[in-house]
Amino acid sequence: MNRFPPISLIGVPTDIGAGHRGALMGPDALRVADIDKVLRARGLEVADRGNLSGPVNPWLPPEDGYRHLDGVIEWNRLTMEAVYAELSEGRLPIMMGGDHCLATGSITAVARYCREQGRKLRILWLDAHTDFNTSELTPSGNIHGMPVACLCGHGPKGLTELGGSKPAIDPSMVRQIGIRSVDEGEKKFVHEAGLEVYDMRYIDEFGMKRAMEEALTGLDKNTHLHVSFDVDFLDPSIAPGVGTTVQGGPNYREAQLCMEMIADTGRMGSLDVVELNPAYDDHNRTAEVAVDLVESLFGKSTLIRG
Ligand SMILES: NC(=[NH2+])NCCC[C@H](N)C(=O)O
Ligand SMILES: [Mn+2]
Repeated sequence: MNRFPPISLIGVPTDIGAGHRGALMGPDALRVADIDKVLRARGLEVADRGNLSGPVNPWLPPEDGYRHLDGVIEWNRLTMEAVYAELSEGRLPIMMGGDHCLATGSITAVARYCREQGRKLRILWLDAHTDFNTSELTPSGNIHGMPVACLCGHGPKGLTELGGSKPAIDPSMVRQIGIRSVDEGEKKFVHEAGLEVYDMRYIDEFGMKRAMEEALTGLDKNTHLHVSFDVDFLDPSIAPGVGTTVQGGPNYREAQLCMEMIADTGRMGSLDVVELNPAYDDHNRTAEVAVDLVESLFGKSTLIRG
């Protein structure tokens, strides 16, 4: 028996916001790793909606602090519409990226849906990076380093006002876990905004259990939990297939515990799986570990005690 609504897989094959090419192959790598079959085997109803189709990545240098801003906006508009449509039908969207810039569209849709339904929103941002850069702060111009800032209202109009009202979310809705790479100016901005961050130092000192207990406090029956899972959250020893690897991430067991504790809440209503880059992977093992962890988000448990 599962307690999840029917699932819709939405492929968003682009690397338009990234600094390395290849994340556009992410959706198919997840399919090759049987994401649909694994979820169906858990008794879930799964529809694969196929891939969205947006502008090609022109691979140009940044302009005024943004690389490919127009293309990023277009992909996010498409993502927002697709995610919103699935939520409106009472379904649970899994957005298969693609790079993490797409979380702007995905979470803008989730936030709009929650506002309309009078539901509270909690966002778990599982990532090595805070992705809280702006055009002034960014060292790269890559917009996949900016989605949290855009969602909180800091960024170009086309991204901060995607959903009509600005800001899409309040920083108090966000909990970031696994963080270990933050640019200097970005760090200051994260503190000013008051984001709640469980960085790797916190996880080293207090453990994943305590980090997740705290990140999940205050949820109630009316809370929609959105999980934005950047695969670079994981230690590169288990997940080499990403563009921006950072040493010292959660190991397999810590990641499992994180996902199982999310599943235990029964509140997850939408999910992003992003930054999987098959061009950097080894025999699709990163896609496989990502699918394995997604399975845990949907209730696969290593718990054998009663
Ligand atoms: N979603 C990601 N992989 N983000 C990486 C961002 C890296 C760096 N902080 C930048 O802004 O360029
Ligand atoms: Mn990210």
